[in-house]
Amino acid sequence: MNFELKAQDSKSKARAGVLTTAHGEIQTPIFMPVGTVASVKAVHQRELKEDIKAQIILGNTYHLYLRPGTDIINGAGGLHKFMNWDRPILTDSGGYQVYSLSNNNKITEEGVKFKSHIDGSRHFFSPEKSMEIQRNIGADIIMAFDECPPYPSTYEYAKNSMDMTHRWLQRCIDWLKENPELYGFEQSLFPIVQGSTYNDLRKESAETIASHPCDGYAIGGLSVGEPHDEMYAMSDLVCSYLPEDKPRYLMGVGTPANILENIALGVDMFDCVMPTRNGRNGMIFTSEGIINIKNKKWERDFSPLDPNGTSFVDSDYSKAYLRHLFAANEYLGRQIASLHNLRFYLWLVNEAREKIIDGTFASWKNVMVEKLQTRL
Ligand SMILES: Nc1nc2c(CCNCC3CCCCC3)c3[nH]c(NCCc4ccccc4)nc3cc2c(=O)[nH]1
Repeated sequence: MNFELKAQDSKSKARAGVLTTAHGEIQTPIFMPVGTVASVKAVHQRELKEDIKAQIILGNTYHLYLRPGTDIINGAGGLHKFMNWDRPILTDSGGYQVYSLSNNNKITEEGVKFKSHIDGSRHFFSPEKSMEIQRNIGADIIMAFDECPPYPSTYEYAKNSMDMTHRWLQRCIDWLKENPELYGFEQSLFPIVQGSTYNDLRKESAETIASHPCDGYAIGGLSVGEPHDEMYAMSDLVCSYLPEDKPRYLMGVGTPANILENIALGVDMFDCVMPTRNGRNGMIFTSEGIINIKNKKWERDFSPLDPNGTSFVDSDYSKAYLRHLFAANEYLGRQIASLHNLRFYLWLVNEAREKIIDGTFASWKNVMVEKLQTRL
């Protein structure tokens, strides 16, 4: 894997770059659509490629391990073949999904015991188990097995959790050295910085994580309920300790405004379920602001969904029609909303990249952040 910086903004820490993987190039800054169970909900792979122009998608280790299971994915020759996606894939390590999905889990030094949210069966994730699962799924970028502490956490909890995440990282690295790739292409491990919202812990974690020579680095433990200015302060602090010449991935972020603010702080990669999850509830993101399509005000608005939109759905369908589909609980409504929102997120980060390259990012970002938060 190779990361090349193409441009850096003079008035912010924003960067434009190209990340080259075994399954193709990724222009950064980039937003990564979430394909939880080997599918980006309600969207075809063809639409992901041709309309949304997704360059990399996320798979979900926790879900894929529970269903269909790694032996079926392995039988298909890995997730790329199983879901017919020949571009890059990133998988998370599963720990966060256990913490956020299975309400019955127990964390020890060894790993995380949990009960499946599907059928209540008992399971156990350790750093080694997470690496074995991610080896079998075959994603191009795999995440270290970490603990994401809840927000707020006491200093003591955050420190103990961070230290364990650092010990778990070493176990991931050791296991990967002993167990080479299964499908003949490189899989890169991204370690994850923790430390909750404590400056000294964040500095310590960033320096520890950065001491491992990896192809990229992730910022974890944020977008877990902390105020946005805390998120930005931690993101800014951690980026200052991470290598300039490697991509930085801020996990689980976020709203369009969060993404632009973090690009300005030096973050290159983002993922969030928001465009699809909130899209399925009728929340439509546009360059002029946010539309709640279920609102009666759109009932007779026959104008295109988003006149500035760049997905085919933006010109094919009106606001009134989409509102009707949601009112009638028609599946097509969720498909249109998901497609539109994902395209909007990809458009936004591509716009940011172009502004960074032509040197106008900082002023453009300030104007955009205001507009993006307008309720239409
Ligand atoms: N390892 C790890 N993962 C984290 C994640 C999961 C990132 N998305 C993975 C993706 C894999 C495929 C399935 C979906 C998830 C986070 N997500 C958030 N906030 C989301 C906050 C949020 C925002 C909007 C709606 C719901 C939740 N904070 C996160 C912190 C961590 C972390 O420290 N360690």
